[in-house]
Amino acid sequence: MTTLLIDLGNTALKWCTLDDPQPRTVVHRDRTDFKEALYAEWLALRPERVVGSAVAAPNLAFSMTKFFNDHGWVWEWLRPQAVFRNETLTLVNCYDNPMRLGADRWNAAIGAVSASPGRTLLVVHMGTATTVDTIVRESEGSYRFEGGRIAPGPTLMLKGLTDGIPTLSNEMGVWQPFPTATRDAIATGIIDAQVGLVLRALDEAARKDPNPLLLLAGGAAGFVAPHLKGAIPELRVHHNLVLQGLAARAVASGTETAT
Ligand SMILES: Nc1ncnc2c1ncn2[C@@H]1O[C@H](COP(=O)(O)OP(=O)(O)OP(=O)(O)O)[C@@H](O)[C@H]1O
Ligand SMILES: CC(C)(CO)[C@@H](O)C(=O)NCCC(=O)O
Repeated sequence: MTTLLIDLGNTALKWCTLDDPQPRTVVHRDRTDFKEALYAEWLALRPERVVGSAVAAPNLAFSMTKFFNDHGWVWEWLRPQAVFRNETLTLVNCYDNPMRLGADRWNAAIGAVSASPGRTLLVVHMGTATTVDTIVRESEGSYRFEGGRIAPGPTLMLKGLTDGIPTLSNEMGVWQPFPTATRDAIATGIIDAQVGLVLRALDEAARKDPNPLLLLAGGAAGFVAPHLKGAIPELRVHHNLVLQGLAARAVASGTETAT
């Protein structure tokens, strides 16, 4: 049986199947012309089940759900949970209201612990938004999603700056220790803001566990990673954590604790 996994993010839609985890990406923002080709690809796979995570584009999610119904595919948009449990791990969601946590952050947390077990993790997703989430390892196989930070991603920071101050040029330059041109001043400000956000969270995580591992993902990860590497030697760029989390949940269905 083919299971289709779908990560519907703010900018991009990523998908794969349970048997073939190689992800395909479609940038959906401001576009609708991709649907026909995408649906044709999915039809060719003849999935019987669809497991997704959606935080954006409700109209697109609705249209996809209708498409799944039309073809009799069983579908689930997986929401956050109070606890995820499978054969090897238990992850507790410490959000005040666990259901208010973004589905992408929760599914990525499950993907992160599945991919890098045995460690306290700082999971950083630099996409439209930057999120920095701490997952503490409590004991063998037992983890807590302790909470995290949400900030604009680099592109949104640039947009916020130039929307608010139209006289500024919206060019991104390069990082400089002492920027002497506007575009470099903006690039340096944005990169340092992203780096600072991660380092602050890492400091706090290190109070809970002295040796956290940083996992970095998202479309803007490559833009910031070189500036984090000096400060954080143990940094792994690890994309598609949401899809990995969906795979873990799809496999665990029936045994996981859905609360
Ligand atoms: N080289 C780059 N430098 C800076 N930003 C980039 C770069 N490449 C992509 N981005 C930004 O990354 C974002 C897309 O990230 P991603 O592919 O993680 O999308 P996503 O999965 O939809 O994530 P999100 O749900 O946060 O949007 C866009 O805002 C895009 O402008
Ligand atoms: C923060 C974003 C936008 C990141 O994609 C998403 O996870 C979301 O809409 N979250 C809901 C709010 C929260 O996680 O607290």
